[in-house]
Amino acid sequence: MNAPATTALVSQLKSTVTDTKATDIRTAFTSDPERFAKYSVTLDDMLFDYSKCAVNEKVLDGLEALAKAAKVAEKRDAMFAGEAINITEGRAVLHTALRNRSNTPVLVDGRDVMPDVNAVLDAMGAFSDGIRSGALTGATGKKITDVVNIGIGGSDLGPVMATLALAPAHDGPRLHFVSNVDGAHIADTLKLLDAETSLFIVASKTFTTIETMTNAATARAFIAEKLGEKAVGKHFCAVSTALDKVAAFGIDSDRIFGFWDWVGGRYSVWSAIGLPLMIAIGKENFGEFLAGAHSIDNHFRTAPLRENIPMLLGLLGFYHRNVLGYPTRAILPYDQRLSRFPAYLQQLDMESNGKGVTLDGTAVEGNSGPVVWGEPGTNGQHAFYQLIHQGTSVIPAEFMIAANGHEPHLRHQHQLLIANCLAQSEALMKGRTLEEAKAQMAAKGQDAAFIERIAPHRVFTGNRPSLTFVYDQMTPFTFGRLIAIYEHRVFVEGALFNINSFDQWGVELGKELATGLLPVVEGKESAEGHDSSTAGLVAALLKAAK
Ligand SMILES: O=P(O)(O)OC[C@H]1O[C@H](O)[C@H](O)[C@@H](O)[C@@H]1O
Repeated sequence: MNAPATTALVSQLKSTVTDTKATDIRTAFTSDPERFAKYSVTLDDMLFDYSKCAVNEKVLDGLEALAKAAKVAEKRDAMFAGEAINITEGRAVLHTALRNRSNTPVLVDGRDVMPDVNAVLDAMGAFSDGIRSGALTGATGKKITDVVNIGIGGSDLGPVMATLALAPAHDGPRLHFVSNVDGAHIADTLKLLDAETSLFIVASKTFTTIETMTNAATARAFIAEKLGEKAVGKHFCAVSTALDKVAAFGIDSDRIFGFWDWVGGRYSVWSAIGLPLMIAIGKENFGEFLAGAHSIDNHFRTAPLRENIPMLLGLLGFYHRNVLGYPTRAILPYDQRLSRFPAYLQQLDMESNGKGVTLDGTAVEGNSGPVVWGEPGTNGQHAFYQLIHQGTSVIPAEFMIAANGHEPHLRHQHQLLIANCLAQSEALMKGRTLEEAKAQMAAKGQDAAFIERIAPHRVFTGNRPSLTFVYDQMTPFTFGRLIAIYEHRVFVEGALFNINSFDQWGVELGKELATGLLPVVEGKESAEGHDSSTAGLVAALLKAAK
């Protein structure tokens, strides 16, 4: 059950929105020149502007009351304190310990985990240095030029997204990522590789995930075939919490990097799962990445609500979903290198908050997490922004843009990028009335009948909410901050929904059925017992199989 107080507060907020005409953002801007100053937060070089969302003082008061009633701050403190808040799996949730650069003790079951965290970081650093410098070579003594991360979900999306995002700092070996069980993925990757100079990282928290184990076996066979069975050890390493299972795969203990069950897969980029990123950008830059996240952890723990970026972002997310009823949100980074950030946030957000029951097992009231999607700008502008501007669904848009790119000689292109980003949020908020559309057409000398007919198509309702992050440059530190902000936003929303954001039972059923279907698809068992659609599809595929 949701706390009765929160239910009442949500309906109160709905009335506040109507009574105060909060969704008329356009008018709010014209009537209050201080609006931007009131509804934006600055944290060092980072600016979080939510003034283009449908908020006013009363709405914010309501959201603040909601956060209090849902005990968001208490829940946050319980997470940082190492309480077993993942109640369905009986685990603490301590990805924050992985980036705890102040090194203060973090207790799990009364034991400080920081010495273990630091020991793994040191081992990763030494291994990464060895690969980058060439001190650690392949079996034939050649320097490693290509590193292939084999993992899926949280053991893939973080490193792949981060490696793209931090490309300007990438001075280590080339990186490749293989996730899909579709043989095309590994086959296309192996084609690019020279076995003698390739290193495979098998990354899996559980070391049981079928996609990863299957791809790892294919990669192992590739090395064994090209260089002989004895060479395998020098071309593999592993990252996992299941150290016994890794040993059984045949990877030497000095090439196994561990982490712990209190790190959720989708929160694991800060752990040894980040090893490929560290190899790409070096341990100093990786340290900066951790430091950025740590700075947000401190901010999230200590900043008052109205200055607390993850708190505000979470409250706005809840507001959009459960008060205003918007079913999706778009993540629109104006940074080509953040092209996989929306996909990363899809897992982070949708796997965390896509739940239907509250902590006590009863149905969630209202809605839980929204659909999260997006693409970098400006590309999206030429594809789906039409619907965001004029479609019948309101889609809150979340923009992010750096003041500086990494290509000083292409400053003019960066300025164009900035202009586009700001123009989109301005257009969404302001819109264009029928009168404005008509006046613009008349100014172009178009004839009256044509204007009457066409002008309605050129109307933009406006009042479409968006928020914008601005920062100096996408450095490892800033990137760490951005991810940590979104992690904590997911936490805040989960606390407001009163759900467990840290399990993922919803992925189980499909896995179970796939295991059962494999012998049917292989033609070894009949499809009896399956529904007629599934049986019909199996029959069609078997008939066509060569
Ligand atoms: O790291 P692994 O144990 O291989 O898990 C990889 C992924 O698979 C699972 O199905 C979960 O839904 C994800 O949360 C997880 O990140």
